[in-house]
Formats: sequence, C-alpha cells, structure tokens
Amino acid sequence: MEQIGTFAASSYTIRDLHLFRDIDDEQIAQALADCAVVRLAPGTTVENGNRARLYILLRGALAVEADTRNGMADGTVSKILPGESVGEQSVLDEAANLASISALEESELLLIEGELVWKLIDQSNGLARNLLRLLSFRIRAANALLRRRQKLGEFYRQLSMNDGLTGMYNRAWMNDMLPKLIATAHRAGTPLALVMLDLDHFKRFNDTHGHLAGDDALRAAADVISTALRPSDFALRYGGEELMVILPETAEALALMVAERLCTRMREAPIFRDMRIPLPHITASFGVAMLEAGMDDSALIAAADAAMYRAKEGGRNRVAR
Ligand SMILES: Nc1nc2c(ncn2[C@@H]2O[C@H](COP(=O)(O)OP(=O)(O)OP(=O)(O)O)[C@@H](O)[C@H]2O)c(=O)[nH]1
Repeated sequence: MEQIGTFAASSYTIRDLHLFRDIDDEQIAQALADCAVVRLAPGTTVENGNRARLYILLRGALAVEADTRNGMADGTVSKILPGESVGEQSVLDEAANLASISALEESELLLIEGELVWKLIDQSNGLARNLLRLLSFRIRAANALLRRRQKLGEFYRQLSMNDGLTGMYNRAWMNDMLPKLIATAHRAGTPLALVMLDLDHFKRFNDTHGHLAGDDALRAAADVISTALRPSDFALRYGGEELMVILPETAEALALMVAERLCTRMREAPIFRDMRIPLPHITASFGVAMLEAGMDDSALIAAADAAMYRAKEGGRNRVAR
C-alpha cells in the first residue's frame, strides 16, 4: 500500500464517491483535500494499522472478507467497485476494521480517518443520510444472506435426517427424536407404542427380481406405512429392510389395530418395476411393544424387535406383541 498523493491533487472529484452523492458542499471537498490516496498492487492487502478508517475505492476492484479473527468469518467475500466504500461500520463503532480488504487488480483508494468522518457527519446532513441509506442496504443484504443460509442449513439438516431411498426419516432422526418422545411420554404418563416391521423373504425377492425391484418394493412399503398413519405418528427406515413406526399417545389395543391395518395394506400393495409388469406382493412381519415404566429407547426397541421375531417365527405376514 503506497501513498501516491492527496485527494485534492488527484484527478478524482467528490462526484466519484457514492457516499457523497448529491452533496454539493465546498466545505466537504476542502475537508477531503488532504486525505491520502493510496495505491494497492493486485493481491495486496490494506494495512489499516488497527484504526477505524473509511476507504473509498477510486479505481480497480477490492475483495472484502468478513472478520477472520472473531470466528464469524465464513468465507463470504464481497466485491467492491469504484465509488463504493468499506469500513463505514468500524468508523461508526469507533473500532478497528477487522475485515480483510485486498485488491483484485491494481486499485486506488481514498483513505478517510474515522475522526474526520465524524466531523463531516456533523457538518453535513446529506452525508448522514447517505450513510444511513448505505447501512440500511447492508443490513438488508446481511439479513437476506442469513435467511438463505438458514434455508440451506434446514435443507441439509433434513437431508441428513431422511433416508435417500424411501424419503422416510432415518436412524439419525430416530436417535435424536425417540429419546425425546419417550421422555415426554414418561413425564406426561401417556402411552407410547413402537412397531418394528421387517419385510418377509426379502433376500429371495431381491434374488428373484433384482435389487432395483427390491428398491421399488422398499419404496412401496414406505408409501404404505407413511400414508396409513396419523399426522402425530412417525415412520422411519430403521435399517436395510426394517422399518419402524412410533405411535405417541397410543394404548396397546389401538397400536395392535394400527399394526394389523399396516400388515393388511402391505400384503395388498401393488409393486411396479415398470408400469406393465406388476411384481408379486410383499408382506412384512410386525412386532408391537409398549413403553413401560423405566424403559429407555434401547429397551423399547429391543422389546419391539423381539416381538417382530415372534411374528417371523409364527409364520411371517402377521403382527405379534
Ligand atoms: N433392494 C434392496 N435390498 C435391500 C436393501 N437393504 C437391505 N436389503 C436386502 O434385504 C435382504 C434381507 O435379507 P435377510 O435379512 O436374509 O432376511 P429376509 O430374506 O427378508 O428373510 P426374513 O426376514 O427371515 O423374512 C438382504 O438380501 C438385503 O440385501 C435395499 O436398500 N434395497
């Protein structure tokens, strides 16, 4: 960063500076006359000497990266073009500018010390108004960025909580949610039922019709389950061909009825590899377990799993408890 002269001695005028737009004030031009104009070689960084300063780009282009020291930096880089300014917030905060400002190409900047900016604000309503406009624009842009990030975060969170093949919740979701649902049930003293189901002879289905047809069958099974539940129930893919249904506030008799209904719909659901040739129906074995006093998630899952194996042993395509 090399000082090449002063603003008065340069070929630039106050009209080149967006912050001073519509301010026709001779006094301001005079106040800026002695401000340094510096040149930055491409790739070099502004040395702000830990001061609050306003930089206005006169020529070239700058990249501004948010503060890299306070842990808030996330790689967002803004591009600054001629006439635009950097550092107005640090001047208003009277704090050193912690953003990293570097030249994308050979650039010239006007450097205005923080104290002078304050003096100019006292002198000119126009400057104060322009600064407010600029800050309001920055706040709006920052809010929009935040909203976009929130949406993206939510999108990735959902992606990590859902199974790619069936779209159902996955094991990660269950690890997070089942303990919470169990804690709520224990606290409120309401019943909670867990249904574990495993597709029958699925290895044979895969071996006979191919793995892609197996995937279709799994999707069909997920559809049967997901569409047959109340909005307050949850369905997820527990593992390979094992699915799970969580029924909060559901007593045993009702849970058994729900499981029977799912079992019937499963054996009746059509499965299509393509639209011409429907594949054989699939069935599943269902195990129902009720949350008992002192039970945690592992114990409840183990109980549902044991019930599901009883359904397998009992001949499959059935519900056991
Ligand atoms: N197509 C497909 N198959 C899967 C997927 N996940 C697990 N499987 C298959 O599911 C089959 C499960 O087989 P087993 O555990 O032997 O059980 P099964 O043949 O269903 O027999 P039973 O459970 O005793 O009725 C295996 O062949 C797995 O490859 C998947 O995402 N897609």
